[in-house]
Amino acid sequence: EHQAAVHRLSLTIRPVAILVRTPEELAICDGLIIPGGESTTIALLARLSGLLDPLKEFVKIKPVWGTCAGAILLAQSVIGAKKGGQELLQAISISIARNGWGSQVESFEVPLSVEGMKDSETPFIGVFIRAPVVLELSSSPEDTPIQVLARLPAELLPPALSGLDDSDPKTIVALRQGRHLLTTFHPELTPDDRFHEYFVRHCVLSTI
Ligand SMILES: NC(=O)CC[C@H](N)C(=O)O
Repeated sequence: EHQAAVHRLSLTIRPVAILVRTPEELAICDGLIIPGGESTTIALLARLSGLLDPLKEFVKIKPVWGTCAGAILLAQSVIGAKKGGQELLQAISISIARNGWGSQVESFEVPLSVEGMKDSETPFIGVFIRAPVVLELSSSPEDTPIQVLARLPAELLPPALSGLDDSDPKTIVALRQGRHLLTTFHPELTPDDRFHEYFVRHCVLSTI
């Protein structure tokens, strides 16, 4: 779905999206999208295919966007990892909780207003499927500042988080830290390609 979305973009430079399964394929990329799925399994498969260490090096120099499980992999630390722990790429200085909104049946869709997005008056429909919850943003002055792009509106918080203050980090569902992008939901499951355009335009093309 991510690949199809990138190929639908009409930009002057037409990006080519390939599926990355080997270190050789990763080596030719200018940016990477880590999709949703199951973060422990993604990390395990990355290790088995010899991609884990190349990925750790990749995030140090190139832009990466993580959606849902991909967002967990990009975090500095995770709460609720499976027994045996969880490999992380630690590209973005946040801590995150797996399945923080509840189980599969608590999946939901919410219209989001997104900072800096094209046609920002049109809400972006966030599809949340066993999504992670951002717990904390790093406050270290050495870190590149984190820019919050979207929050769940207080009145639309799911029951697990109702009553939260608007400024609570748990309401953050999209953010950017330097060249990296993170969404706890799945933009690739909607026909709206604005997040893909944002990543390609502002995170990838601006760094090559
Ligand atoms: N939709 C998703 O990517 C779910 C993520 C999954 N809950 C995990 O912990 O990795």
